[in-house]
Amino acid sequence: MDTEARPTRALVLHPELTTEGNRRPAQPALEEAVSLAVALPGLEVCGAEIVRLRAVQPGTLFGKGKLDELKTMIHDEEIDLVLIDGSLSPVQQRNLEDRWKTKILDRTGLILEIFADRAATREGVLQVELAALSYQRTRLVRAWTHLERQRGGLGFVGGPGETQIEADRRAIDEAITRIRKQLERVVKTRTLHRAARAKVPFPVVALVGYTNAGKSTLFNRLTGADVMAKDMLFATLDPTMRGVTLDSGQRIILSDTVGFISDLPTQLVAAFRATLEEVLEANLIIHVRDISHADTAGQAADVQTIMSDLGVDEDTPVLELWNKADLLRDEAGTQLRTVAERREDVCLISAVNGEGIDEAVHRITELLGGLRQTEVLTLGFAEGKARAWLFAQEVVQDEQQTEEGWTLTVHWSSRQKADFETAK
Ligand SMILES: Nc1nc2c(ncn2[C@@H]2O[C@H](COP(=O)(O)OP(=O)(O)OP(=O)(O)O)[C@@H](O)[C@H]2O)c(=O)[nH]1
Ligand SMILES: [Mg+2]
Repeated sequence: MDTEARPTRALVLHPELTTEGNRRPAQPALEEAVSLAVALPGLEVCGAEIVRLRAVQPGTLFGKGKLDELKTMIHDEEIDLVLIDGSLSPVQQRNLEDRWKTKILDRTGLILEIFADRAATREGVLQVELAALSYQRTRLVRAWTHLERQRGGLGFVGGPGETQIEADRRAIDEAITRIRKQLERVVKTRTLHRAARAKVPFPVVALVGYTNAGKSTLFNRLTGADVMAKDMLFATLDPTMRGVTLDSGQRIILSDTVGFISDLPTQLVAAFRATLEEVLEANLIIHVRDISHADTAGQAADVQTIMSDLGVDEDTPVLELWNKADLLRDEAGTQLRTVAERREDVCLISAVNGEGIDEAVHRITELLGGLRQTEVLTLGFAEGKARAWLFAQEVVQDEQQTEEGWTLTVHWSSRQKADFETAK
């Protein structure tokens, strides 16, 4: 066997604090952590385990007994990398690396690695770099005592160690400033493109959802495009937008974006804000959910949290598409179908076999038809009937009389606009 081409042997550990009310069920969380590991090229997952903890050991996370037990396993299985599905302090990371003689990555570190691997556009690369630097910077700060000791200082303020950290921190800050500037330039160009697009009077519909929910598959089905849709976490990183005429005749600009995940590193959310501007400014948000997933409710809650962190306008209408209906077992399927039928803001679909798509398109069209926009109309004196119609609909915000008639500012829905065309 060619030892050089040997993949990195990884062990995935999901620490579960038994004292905490379980925020996320452990089994699907562990499965997700394994999927994250698999999403990084060159890794072979050789083991995955839920580690129940009664308390967190500040220095090592795990207690003595567990540490030794895992050490034996790591040695026997020839593990090169241990992925800890949680956050580690720099001190914990260092101690575990020393004790187990392996590389350690925590959840944020792993997600950053995946993003770094996926980034394809200039903007994507810069955003990931920015996030990684911000992450490193916080670790430098927190690693203070540890680095101090390593460099032989005594931990007094102003000691040699601190000077070194100050220097490291300054170097990171300079790099952050440099990348921010580059990013601003890239974003400015894109904003110009978007401004050009804004002149196109089609509403923007943004697909959002947990990673692997099926956003790209749906995007491809609706647009006939061929963006990568794969059973792999974070298959999509860079946003894609495409103009499309839905089967209902409604024209929209559809955007596919990066998927969300629980405990998404804050540095990444911040760095990707620009990319996600399409979502922030969308006329309609489609929340794609994998309804067959064991923790679908938890995933939906995480998506909502991230959306409000990003500052998505609460007035933006949201349509939930419960995807992967084809994977539901009979009773579960019947039950969910009943719930979906009762709820106006939900459609049950399968992006793979097309079930429910017509209904979803119908709902999208209806929702967009109900959206209001402001327009200025000019009416001649002969059009008094049309003017009266507008007032009766209570859509007039402002009116000015001119020599030929009236100039009216109206705030109305596309449906009212269409009715007006027939009524006048
Ligand atoms: N059975 C089934 N599988 C689906 C359906 N929709 C998507 N998938 C599968 O789910 C996996 C993920 O699909 P993607 O479209 O890449 O998901 P995504 O939401 O774009 O994921 P990210 O880009 O990683 O955020 C792929 O293997 C798809 O084939 C569906 O309706 N039914
Ligand atoms: Mg995708």
